[in-house]
Amino acid sequence: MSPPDAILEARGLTKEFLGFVAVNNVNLSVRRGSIHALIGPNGAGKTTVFNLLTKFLTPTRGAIVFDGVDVTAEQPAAVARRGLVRSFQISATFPHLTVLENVRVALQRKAGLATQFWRSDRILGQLDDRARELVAAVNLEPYLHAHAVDLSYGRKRALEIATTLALDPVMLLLDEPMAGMGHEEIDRVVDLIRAAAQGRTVLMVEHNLSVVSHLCDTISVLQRGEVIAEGSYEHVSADPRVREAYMGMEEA
Ligand SMILES: Nc1ncnc2c1ncn2[C@@H]1O[C@H](COP(=O)(O)OP(=O)(O)OP(=O)(O)O)[C@@H](O)[C@H]1O
Repeated sequence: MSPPDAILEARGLTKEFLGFVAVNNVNLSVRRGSIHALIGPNGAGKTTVFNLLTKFLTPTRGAIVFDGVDVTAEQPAAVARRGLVRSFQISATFPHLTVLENVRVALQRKAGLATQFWRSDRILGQLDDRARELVAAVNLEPYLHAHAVDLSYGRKRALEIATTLALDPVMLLLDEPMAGMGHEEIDRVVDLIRAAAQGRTVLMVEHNLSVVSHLCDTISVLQRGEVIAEGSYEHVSADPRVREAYMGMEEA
């Protein structure tokens, strides 16, 4: 049975690579409306879990349930249509299109998934208004006509958030959103994620424990492919197994 407020669940999720067990019997329950982090030392299996949840990898065993539906056998595009959308793939934006054009293309994609009517001028005009709203929402208005390739790293991430929000996701999966960023950019992206999480659920793989402690409601700690602790930052950071597994916990 699912907890009534669980939006995404992994049940007994296992992934073996040629006999090597990268993810071992992982049970996860992500509460609707929460910001949930997946943390753990290098090689713990975070990226593999992330790729399993987004259907980029097929589990050896176990099930994935999204919004009450078993999606284990579905393709990535099918789960994306259900509203489970991954972001922070730099390739998801087109470097030589402008910020506005990138967001418009994402909106066209979304509209194209449901209907083909976006081709009409009236619908294209509506998409433009929505695109400008999304650009404003991630504070990229001054860069409306800048090419994506010319944006700073943090602003590229902001653009990715805008293109992801264009798909109107129910749940966002973010893979190391702060990777490669300086302090100021991190603060800006933390604010953006908090804003993007309004009315949605977020699951993120993140190395930066300070970010996790400030942003996330629930934290699952992976070690050698297994969940060793789960709960609030205070709860997991006090767990002796976590402290042992996760050197540097005390830095946050
Ligand atoms: N395609 C693959 N083939 C074989 N082994 C793999 C494959 N992908 C991952 N692994 C192994 O599975 C284990 C978990 O890797 P994974 O990338 O999921 O860890 P991670 O927690 O994301 O690590 P990091 O923090 O370093 O990104 C590692 O030992 C890795 O070498």
